[in-house]
Amino acid sequence: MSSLIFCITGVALVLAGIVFFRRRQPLFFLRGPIPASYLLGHEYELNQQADVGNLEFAWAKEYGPTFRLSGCFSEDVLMIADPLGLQHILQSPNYPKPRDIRLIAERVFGRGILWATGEAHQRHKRALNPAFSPQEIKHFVPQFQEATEQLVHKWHEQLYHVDMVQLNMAEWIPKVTLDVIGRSAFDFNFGLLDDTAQYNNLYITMRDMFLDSTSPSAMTVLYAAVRRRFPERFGFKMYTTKEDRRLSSFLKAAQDAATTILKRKTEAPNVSTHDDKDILSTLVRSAANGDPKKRLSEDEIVSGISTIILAGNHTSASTFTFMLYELALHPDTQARVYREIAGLRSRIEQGTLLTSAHYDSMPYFVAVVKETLRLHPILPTIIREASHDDSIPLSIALKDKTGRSMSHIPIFEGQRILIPFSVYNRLTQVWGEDAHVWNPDRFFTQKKDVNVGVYGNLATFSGGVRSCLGWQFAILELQVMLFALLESFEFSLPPEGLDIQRIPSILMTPMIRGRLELGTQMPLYVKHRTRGLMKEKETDILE
Ligand code: HEM
Repeated sequence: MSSLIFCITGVALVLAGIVFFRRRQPLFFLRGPIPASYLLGHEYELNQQADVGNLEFAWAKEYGPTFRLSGCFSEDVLMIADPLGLQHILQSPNYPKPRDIRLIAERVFGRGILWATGEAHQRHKRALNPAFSPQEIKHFVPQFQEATEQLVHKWHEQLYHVDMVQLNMAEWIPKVTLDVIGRSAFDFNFGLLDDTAQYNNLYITMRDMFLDSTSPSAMTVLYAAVRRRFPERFGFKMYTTKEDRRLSSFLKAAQDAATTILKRKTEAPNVSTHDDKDILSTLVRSAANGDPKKRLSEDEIVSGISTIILAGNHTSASTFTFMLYELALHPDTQARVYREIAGLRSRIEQGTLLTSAHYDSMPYFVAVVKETLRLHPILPTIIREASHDDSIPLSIALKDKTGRSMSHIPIFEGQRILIPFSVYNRLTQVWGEDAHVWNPDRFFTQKKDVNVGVYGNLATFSGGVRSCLGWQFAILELQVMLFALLESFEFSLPPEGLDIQRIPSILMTPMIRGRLELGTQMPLYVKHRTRGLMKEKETDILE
């Protein structure tokens, strides 16, 4: 019986797709790969590829950074990683998130800033902006340092009886970043590193939340494609997938935590230990704003808190996890960063509290953070839709099907556009012939033609009107963690090696090739720093 229902559903999906999806082929003039299947286009293979970017890198090599792909039912999709094209799209309000992407955002975060558009988006942004100014973020440094010190302490305990220990970074680092967010944004202790662990459930839900977003079946891909074409009134919300249910379970856990945080704040408004420009105080104040254009409702504040909990945790944690992987893969880089850290320590008085200026004063250290963000953009692709007809300018001219050179692409309203940050971040035209290789030194020589994004000419934090609000927060957090952990520990690969797969999901997820059943993994060897390196450091300082 169930297989009959399955077949009927499948046929219904296909017919619905064909009837409602069939449209012109507005990008017929562009070159691009031929899809293996009319029904699935490239959507299934993009989601199934072994490592994020494998297919896109190969296509960009063949067709250049701008080409035509097929969505389900052979809908034309534009894939664009051209620097000027990206700048044009990201800076313009005429390329909003499509409805299906907003529905996912709603399912994960509620109706917060990542879901909102137009006036509502501006209201959320206005409410949050004051807490994310560079001056305010600098005040968070002590909280970042405290949370990281707790991790250092925990690892010292693990190393009390042994010289070296294998630890899963994908499990440890999110504990720090969640505690960092709790302390700095909400003056709240999630207690993940001090064994009070009241919020273990939130941590576990968050750690596993994208597991059902990896390797979707062909049926799930088709269902998603049909669902995004139908208005909400068709009742698709009733038919949820495994992924929908898992994402909703995060929303529930995050909203429970957010409600507790908000209640604690409103019942004891003076409990904050730092001044009232922290993220929570800023959000709460917005509820009392007399101007409806600036006021957030209580539900919007709860969504705001849930958004910051996830957007500010998983992203930084995964990026840092990949940074430790690169440092373990490149011991020479690790030693060079450590020498800068030790050099700084030797120049400042003992007991000096480090500030953001100290971290920024180490050029190679800063370049390592940038190179990690370049090679491993944790949100590898975003999706947009043209709300108006337009013409997108290109900095890297492309050849159309007839061999004619084009410097602009005409776009019709409704055009779906994939923006692969992973491809832009590795364009040889921007980053040089070694764009696929780990090389922090590139940031000392790189020339800038078009400035994409908000930091280091990288697309990783997006750009323009919907760029990441927390990018300065993230950079400082990554710097604090890198300094504290490298000062105390050395990281290396297990003796048998470690082949990490960058699994496509909503956020790129690290797993061990051939051992996917273990879930999110980054097992590295950790030991105390040795005297040998201290000697190297002294020599380096003398140089
Ligand atoms: C390495 C770490 C991070 C990366 C790579 C990153 C990346 C991004 C990207 C690509 C977007 C745009 C998403 C889209 O257009 O769909 C975004 C949006 C956002 N991020 Fe981040 N993010 C990071 C850390 C953070 C942190 C630490 C916070 C807060 C504490 C944060 C808060 C936000 C918010 C609120 C938005 C929504 C902005 C808007 O829609 O106007 N992010 N982030």
